[in-house]
Amino acid sequence: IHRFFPKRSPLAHIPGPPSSSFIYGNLTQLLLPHTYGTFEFSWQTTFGGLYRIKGPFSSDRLVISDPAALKAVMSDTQTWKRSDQQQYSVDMLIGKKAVFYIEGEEHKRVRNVMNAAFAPVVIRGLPPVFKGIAEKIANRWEDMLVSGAKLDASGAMDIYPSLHDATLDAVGEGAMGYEFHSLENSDSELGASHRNIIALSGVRSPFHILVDAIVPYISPTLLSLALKLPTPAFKVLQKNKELSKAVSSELIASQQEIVRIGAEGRRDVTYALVKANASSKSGHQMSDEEMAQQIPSLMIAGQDTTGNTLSWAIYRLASSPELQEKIRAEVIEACESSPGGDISLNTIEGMVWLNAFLKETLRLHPGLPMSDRIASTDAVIPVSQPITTSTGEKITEVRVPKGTHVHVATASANRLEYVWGPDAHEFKPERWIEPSKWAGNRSASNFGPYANLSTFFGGARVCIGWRFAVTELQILFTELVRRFRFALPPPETSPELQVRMSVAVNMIPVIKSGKPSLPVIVEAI
Ligand code: HEM
Repeated sequence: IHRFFPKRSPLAHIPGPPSSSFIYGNLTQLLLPHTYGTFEFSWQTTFGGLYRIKGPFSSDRLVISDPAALKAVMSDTQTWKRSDQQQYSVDMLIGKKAVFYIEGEEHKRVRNVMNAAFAPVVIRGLPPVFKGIAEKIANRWEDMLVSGAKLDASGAMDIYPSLHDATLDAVGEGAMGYEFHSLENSDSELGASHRNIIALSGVRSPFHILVDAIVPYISPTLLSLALKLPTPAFKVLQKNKELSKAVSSELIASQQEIVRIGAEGRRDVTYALVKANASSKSGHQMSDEEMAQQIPSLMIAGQDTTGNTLSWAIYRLASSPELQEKIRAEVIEACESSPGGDISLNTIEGMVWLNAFLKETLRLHPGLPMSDRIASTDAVIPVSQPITTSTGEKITEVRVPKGTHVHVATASANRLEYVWGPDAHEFKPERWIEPSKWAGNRSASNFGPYANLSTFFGGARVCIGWRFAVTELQILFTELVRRFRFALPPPETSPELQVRMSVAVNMIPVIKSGKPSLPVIVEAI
């Protein structure tokens, strides 16, 4: 009872919004707003990069986006753990050896081998895979244009499914060494099962908030019995776990054979993983079971995130005709001066507007806008900007008791006005190009591995696939801009097709009905 209703909260002096409900606290506002960020971004403007909110049953939680706070929490994995419910979901979906699940020395050892598999030299071998995928998207859209797959009189078609099929094929071929053939409409069993998992993770309701709040208080025995109940959702998870285990074990075994006989393998991440593992010192290697659990981890972490980011990039492009022409001009110029019109990765990396545009998309539409961490001991969180407490005291660190639940708000961090400037909420790719006093500020508060963004997080659990994702986005985006022109359906004639930001786990474009969609008028060039 005292854990649910603490007598006096040690965080009571930290400013924050008033609670909107005794049962849910502020969590429906934070996690289930109609448009993502409605409350979160305005709380940040009012209270800064660390504030208190109410969790279920009047408990206190913190929301952090301040760079010093993010660094402290994300680099100390001994103190700051994933929540029980995150761990249970990973175990049910993949297993206890998945990179998301493991901690401490075990995580360090597994990441060491995995980091080698994601080294720049491996990623730089992937452009032909991504170019092949861009070609298949183009073929599909050309067919759709001919068959008239239009949503309404504006002529818009929903390209969200194609972009998601593309990123499933990309993670399949580039990371797993597996061909889903999603873009060719011949889904494998694993592909179909993965779609069911994504659909499951796309549902979030007040009920889920309550379940998450209650899980830490249920005895592990009772919980493991409850998790064996044959509910439809648990059956989907169970089936996916079995399928991905069978496929992954086969993929690992065949790559091990290639490495053993010294044959030249395919240039995917799994091949690099098996090779890196074979050359690791004994005691540092991963077991076959460990390796097999990393394959579905890559599929879960790398598909939906990249698919949504690519969708947001096309959405932003369709919203900004002038920028679209500017980027297209850059792409066409590069194409004309490239042998056979085949633009190399080096050339793409040198395109100023295209890269600024993608960085700005990653800034305002981070695939995973929020995560959670729980203090496993009493801890201190520093902040780079002082906080004025309810008693008028100015503090630069906050003492938190063991068990404190922290929402790591990376979407907010990417919009922090004292880091990005007063126009932080605007989509302005020029901020990456024109000299600005805020550029120095950004690098001073750097936390993430790419462009000072928090999108891939930072610290010990920084996204391992960030280079993979950036390269994939650069290539697919370049090829699509070169071959198609995009426009949005006008709000006056197509009110049902207007897009807003919604979040379940990932940041998703949805239309008025709430369906994940990206209705865009596409014209072949
Ligand atoms: C734009 C696309 C992507 C975004 C925004 C993104 C974002 C993230 C974030 C925020 C985390 C940390 C989550 C946490 O600790 O709570 C993460 C972890 C991870 N990501 Fe990504 N990711 C993307 C693409 C990819 C790709 C393409 C792959 C692999 C092919 C990948 C593999 C992983 C893995 C394995 C982890 C777990 C790392 C660990 O716990 O040590 N991600 N990602």
